[in-house]
Amino acid sequence: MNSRRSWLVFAVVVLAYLVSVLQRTSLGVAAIEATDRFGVTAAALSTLAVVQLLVYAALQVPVGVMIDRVGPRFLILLGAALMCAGQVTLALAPDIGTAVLGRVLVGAGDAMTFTSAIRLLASWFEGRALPIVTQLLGTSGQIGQVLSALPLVTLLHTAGWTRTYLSAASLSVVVVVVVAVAVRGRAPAAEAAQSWHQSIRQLRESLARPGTQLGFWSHYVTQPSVTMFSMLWGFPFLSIALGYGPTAAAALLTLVVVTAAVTGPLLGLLSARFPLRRSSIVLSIVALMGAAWVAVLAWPGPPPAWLIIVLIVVIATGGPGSLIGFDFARTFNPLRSLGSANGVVNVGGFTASFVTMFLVGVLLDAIDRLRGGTSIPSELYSLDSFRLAFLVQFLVVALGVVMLLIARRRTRARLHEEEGITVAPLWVVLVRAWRRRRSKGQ
Ligand SMILES: N[C@@H](Cc1c[nH]cn1)C(=O)NCC(=O)O
Repeated sequence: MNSRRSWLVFAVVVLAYLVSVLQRTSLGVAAIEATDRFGVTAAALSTLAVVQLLVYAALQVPVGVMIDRVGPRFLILLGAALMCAGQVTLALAPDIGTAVLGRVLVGAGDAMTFTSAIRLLASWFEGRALPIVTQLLGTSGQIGQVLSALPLVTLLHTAGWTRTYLSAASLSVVVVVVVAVAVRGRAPAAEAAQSWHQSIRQLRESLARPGTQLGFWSHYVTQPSVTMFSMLWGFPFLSIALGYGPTAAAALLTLVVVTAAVTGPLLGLLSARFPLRRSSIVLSIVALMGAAWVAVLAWPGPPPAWLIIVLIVVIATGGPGSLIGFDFARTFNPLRSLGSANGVVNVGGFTASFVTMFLVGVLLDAIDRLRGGTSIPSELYSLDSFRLAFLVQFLVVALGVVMLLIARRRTRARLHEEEGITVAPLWVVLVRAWRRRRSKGQ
């Protein structure tokens, strides 16, 4: 555990996840070329992204069960092979139907990578190092998004569609080779289910644990705001509603990755140092996100640029914040069912993200129709429309906060029953500490 070999495994899973995020985001950056190539509308093209993400989300629980049964290494290899096949299919696709098949394969391979990677890390690291390496993994994976936004786009413009996607596919071949060669032998803490029946039973047990539910709701409340913003609605909001234009909008969106790189390790340190306060960290992030959104949406007239930067920085902490959900899964589940528990947690954030993305779109359309239905981008994506449409996330997240508080109460009750640990409310602890300090000073 925590050995030189563990760090080699860490480097390899970072590569696997980084390439997986690159493959995931590699079509979004080629929207205009794809529209031309397949002769489809933007709406038809968006179904490619939706299908890919639906496959990703739908496979989380089955993949979790498979991780517990066949082990994370095999699934990382299978995931990379599927993404390679998906990108080759996309590179050579003569029509949109074949392109959809390519994205389904990419979504399936992607679904296997992150949860397998964090399960593998749990076999090679222990103690305080684990939340930190998990955050580092999450952060470095986001670099894949930057790589698809810069070098991949350059390649697309110089070498063309087929060569670009074949090059992307070759990166997954590199992952297969590196994982096959470098991650060998038994991990110090590896446990596999004896049968599929046992894996399914483990999934049921894992679902019933309040700690897994706390992880699910922690992921659910932290992820939607940043995902819907960086994947879909941030670009029209910044470039059209606020009038910053496409270049500035794209530059501002890279702030999400930069912020995650800084706050991820910090959150890893905080979770490791204060394990009994992880839900308070999650709730603080949610409260900050809520405050930033209220300030932007309630600002009279166009909000100033500094406030938009504050908003992006604050919601970007939701990405690393969501990883605290996996930390709950790890500490409240035995290692043998950690794959299933991580799969369950990952469904939380992605479900909340889809629902929010979809509802914001529905509201933008409805507001446009109420105003006469021009569908002209400057009207469809007006600041006033976004002000109303973005409010829907408060409903989605509020539901998650209520469920998180219920799961937290049940988790703390279980902790008290089974381990005799009592977790006092944070304000009680803070008042006690303040009194202690005051009496020492007197
Ligand atoms: N919230 C993300 C991870 C993350 C870390 N920093 C920014 N985002 C997550 O849960 N990812 C799962 C995946 O498959 O990428």
